[in-house]
Amino acid sequence: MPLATLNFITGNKNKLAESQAILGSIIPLKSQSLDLAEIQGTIEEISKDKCRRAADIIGGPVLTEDTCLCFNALKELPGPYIKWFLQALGLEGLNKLLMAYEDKSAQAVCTFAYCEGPGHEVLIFEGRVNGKIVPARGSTTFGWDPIFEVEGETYAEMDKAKKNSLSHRALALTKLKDWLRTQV
Ligand SMILES: O=c1nc[nH]c2c1ncn2[C@H]1C[C@H](O)[C@@H](COP(=O)(O)OP(=O)(O)OP(=O)(O)O)O1
Ligand SMILES: [Mg+2]
Repeated sequence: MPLATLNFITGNKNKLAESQAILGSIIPLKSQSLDLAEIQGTIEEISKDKCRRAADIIGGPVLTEDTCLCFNALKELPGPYIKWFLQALGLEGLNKLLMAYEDKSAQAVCTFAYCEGPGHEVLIFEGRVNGKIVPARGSTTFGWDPIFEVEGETYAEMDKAKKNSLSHRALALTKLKDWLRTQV
């Protein structure tokens, strides 16, 4: 059955705006904000658990998203815990975490999860972008955008259209769109 809209459960307005801009008119996102607790574990375990709980609460189809920032020198930490690291340490503190290491490379990982409703399987769509952690440059409107550099520019220095053309979120949504096409 084709989906008329997707119920995107997120408390993050920037995620919602970027996702809707990337999906365009193909599929409208309806959004609800739920404060979902996030477990510890692998990216896939966390994403599936979050989506399953959202489906249980909503009682129907839901889309959720989890974003990770993985520092290669730190064996992919902070990873799914980046929200709390960013909140506690700030952009400068995140740079300082890597001072002991030569390797500043990092991966931005976006994982969308879709669940039809309570008791249904959770589908995962992941996008990953390689970059490096640098001292903050650019607008500070969205999370760690100012310290994640891809091909010479931080996400925060790019105009929105450019970020949305190459980001971890764009790559994940391409997979989601491909899957949606098979559902028609
Ligand atoms: O493209 C991005 N560029 C920069 N920063 C970003 C991006 N995407 C997420 N972020 C930040 C938000 C949060 O500090 C952490 C992910 O945590 P995460 O749990 O996935 O997001 P959240 O709690 O804000 O929203 P939600 O209600 O969907 O869980 O990285
Ligand atoms: Mg969250």
